[in-house]
Amino acid sequence: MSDSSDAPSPADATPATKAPIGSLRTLWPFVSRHRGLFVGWLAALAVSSSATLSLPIAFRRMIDEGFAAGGGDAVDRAFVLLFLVAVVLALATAARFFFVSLLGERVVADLRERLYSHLLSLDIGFHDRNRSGELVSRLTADAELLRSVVGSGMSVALRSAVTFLGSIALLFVTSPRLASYALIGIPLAVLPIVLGGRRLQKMSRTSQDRIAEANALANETLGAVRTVQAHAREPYERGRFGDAVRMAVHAAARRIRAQAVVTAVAIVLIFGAITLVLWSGAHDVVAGRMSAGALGQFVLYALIGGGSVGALAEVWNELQRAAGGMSRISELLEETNAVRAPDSPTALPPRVRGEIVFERVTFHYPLRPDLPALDDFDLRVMPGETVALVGPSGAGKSTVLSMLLRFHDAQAGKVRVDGADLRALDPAALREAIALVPQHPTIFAASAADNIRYGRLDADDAALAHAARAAHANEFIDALPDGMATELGERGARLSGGQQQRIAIARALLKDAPILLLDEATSALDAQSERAVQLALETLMEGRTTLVIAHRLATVLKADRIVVMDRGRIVAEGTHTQLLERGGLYAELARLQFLD
Ligand SMILES: Nc1ncnc2c1ncn2[C@@H]1O[C@H](COP(=O)(O)OP(=O)(O)OP(=O)(O)O)[C@@H](O)[C@H]1O
Repeated sequence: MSDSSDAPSPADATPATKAPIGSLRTLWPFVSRHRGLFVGWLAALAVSSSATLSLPIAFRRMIDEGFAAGGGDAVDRAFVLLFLVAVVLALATAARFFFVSLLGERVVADLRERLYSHLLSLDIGFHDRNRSGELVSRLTADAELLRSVVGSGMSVALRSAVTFLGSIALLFVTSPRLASYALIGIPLAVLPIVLGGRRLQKMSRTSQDRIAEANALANETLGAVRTVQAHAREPYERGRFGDAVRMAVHAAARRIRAQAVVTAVAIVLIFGAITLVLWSGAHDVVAGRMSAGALGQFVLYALIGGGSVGALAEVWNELQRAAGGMSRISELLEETNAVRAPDSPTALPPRVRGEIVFERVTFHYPLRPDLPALDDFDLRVMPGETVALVGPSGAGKSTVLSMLLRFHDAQAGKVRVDGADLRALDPAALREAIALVPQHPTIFAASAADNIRYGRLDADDAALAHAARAAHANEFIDALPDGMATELGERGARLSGGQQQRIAIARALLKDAPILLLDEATSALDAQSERAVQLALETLMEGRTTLVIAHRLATVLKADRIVVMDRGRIVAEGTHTQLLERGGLYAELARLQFLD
């Protein structure tokens, strides 16, 4: 059994997929917690949108009351007004940026913390089903998407929607007739462009696929360059790659041609529509039905409205991707813990004696419903007893340890510690009473002291030194450049296997739990290291109930009892000598594992 988990790799990151924007609804509880920032943002948004929408009015007054009416004072007044609107716009924009960016940071920090804490608490079955790399990418890539969306995308979308609706309304106020022309004419002009755009998108996907095919081909052949050269197939491979590249160019050329046409048509249609509307407006001005300033105001509103639609279209994609991220995060947040503390948990006695009982336990892993890992398994371990578990690979030894830690719950039967059913206990309280020394101990990227202190966070330096000494770890730790303060580096890169084990033993000694679960390392250590680990383990096991998955002769010889397991059941029990005499599976295993 190992407590080390697989490291995330970049390949685990799933590509950002899209989801309906509605999935972003689940962000609301995280946003509403920061009411001040949210309200500040809305207020700033209202002011900045109003300022944007009043710019054209200031512009019209400048022309109609300033130029047309001819007064220098009027021009000054109009310019002062325009300037004031611009100042208000600047201040409101700065405030909006400040509030919404901070809101984005806070929301995503909350979301990350909430998700991280939820993932940490989910049962081991969940972590078996989900790769840690996947989970990390939810915490990083998806959370990052949401940060940019809350911190800017949503703001842009809402602002654009407000200015779009506002400018449409004000177009009608300025000139109902021209506005209805524009409202009919512009969508008619835009429709063919949208349809053309869809086709373009499809073509650009095809062209990207072709490029990807060529890349995959190059990747494969360069990776197998020995085979290629040994067969003298360079000309053949050159030909294949050349074909693939030409296909990619061909697909790109089709897309480029289509794009050129769509662009030209778009310009003609949109300019055509705008010119028609303006032409009609110009006649209104000439006929005195409309002032020149009002026409200018109309044009500005049309530009603001058009710009808002463009901005909305740009962020739409981003919103959809963020919605995809949010729906994946929500799914994880909705995962329930299969191993939960009961509402009113039974308390373990203050001094746990360490009696362990398995009562007809049947358990299969969720991923292997057909194969019981423990099959009607019965075991009683007395307080202070050392029981060695022995058996072929897959016999269920690690499962026994996992069940005791309540990483999983049995489908039938009961596991008890000091008479209490594990399901009635708070898992955290149960795990306080157990120390685990896994086969491949986890060494965190922290100092030697902090690594040992993981066993008991409030341990003082004296207790730490004592545990290191008892684990026979003090000598090598003292020899490190900064002693206890030396950073052990990612996964204990600086330590040998035996040294890592002694750190784990020191950690367990510091924890000083009444029950010890030990998964002996299978990898051979050099004689000196082996001896140090053995001595450390003997100190550790003293006075504790110990269940050990035994891989060493010394361990089985010292155990009070050896339990031989096969296919989730106990097939024999006794001391080393008794079992050897009896022959069978144990004698076979002992010959292979211990006696060679
Ligand atoms: N996380 C898991 N998901 C599904 N099946 C599992 C899981 N862990 C173990 N198993 C299966 O359960 C059975 C018992 O496994 P277990 O790891 O307890 O055996 P073991 O005796 O400790 O073996 P080894 O000495 O090789 O570690 C095996 O058939 C194994 O394939």
